[in-house]
Amino acid sequence: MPLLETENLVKRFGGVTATDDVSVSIESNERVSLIGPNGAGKSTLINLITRRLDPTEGEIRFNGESILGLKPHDVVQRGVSKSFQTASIFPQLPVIDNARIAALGAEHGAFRLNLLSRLDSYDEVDAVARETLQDVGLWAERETAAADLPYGDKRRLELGIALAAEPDLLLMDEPTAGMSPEETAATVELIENVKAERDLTFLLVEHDMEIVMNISDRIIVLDRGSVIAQGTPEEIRESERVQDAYLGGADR
Ligand SMILES: Nc1ncnc2c1ncn2[C@@H]1O[C@H](COP(=O)(O)OP(=O)(O)OP(=O)(O)O)[C@@H](O)[C@H]1O
Repeated sequence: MPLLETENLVKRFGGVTATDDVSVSIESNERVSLIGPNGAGKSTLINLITRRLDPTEGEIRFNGESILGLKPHDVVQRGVSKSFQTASIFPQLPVIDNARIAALGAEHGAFRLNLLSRLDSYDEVDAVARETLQDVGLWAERETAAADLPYGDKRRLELGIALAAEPDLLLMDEPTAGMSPEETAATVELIENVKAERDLTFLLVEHDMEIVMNISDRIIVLDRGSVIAQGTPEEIRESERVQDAYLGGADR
């Protein structure tokens, strides 16, 4: 059974069909990127999965169950986190407290039952917070107020916050947007490290093809709302249809 599955998903905004009959699936431990020219429907698809948008037609299943009846926060508790959203950081709090809050909020996490019944649960929250900050390379900065971190480190903290919730599926929407080349390289390295150290399933939206090609097990290509190709990085690199979609964009 796939971890995430969309079936004939359609989203129309008035006369615009942003998502046009999209049926895709992601298996556990798969690292998938979603690419496509501007306006292809990538953000719309992510917003449908996180339940920030209602589909016009179609179905979305997570772990085999429909999530269409769920609110965005319910989806998070089922195990879907979205990283690199600016609102996730408490700027005035130290880095470590940001990680603790995220760990505490992970109601579906491994320590959930302990949290309700055992006095040492806060030790476990601390353990998750520490492990997460070590994974994202911010342990040395743990006492720094989040607001005082450089931009790239703030983005690392956002990833850490998403990871501390121990998500089954991590959604990342353009994690390197607005970063310098150095920060971009550090973020890619970070995602690769996390990928190596944890069982991580992610869906990444990214414009930088080098990143996409290096980081993905599989790539899904959207164009004008439809899936026009999916396959390994090699298959996508060689697909004429994908090249046409990118190169032909200027003529439309
Ligand atoms: N809230 C909305 N109201 C009306 N039209 C919308 C809305 N959101 C998206 N669209 C339209 O739906 C289509 C898909 O947009 P979407 O933002 O999902 O594409 P994208 O692939 O994420 O693009 P980009 O790479 O530029 O971020 C576009 O034509 C866009 O104008």
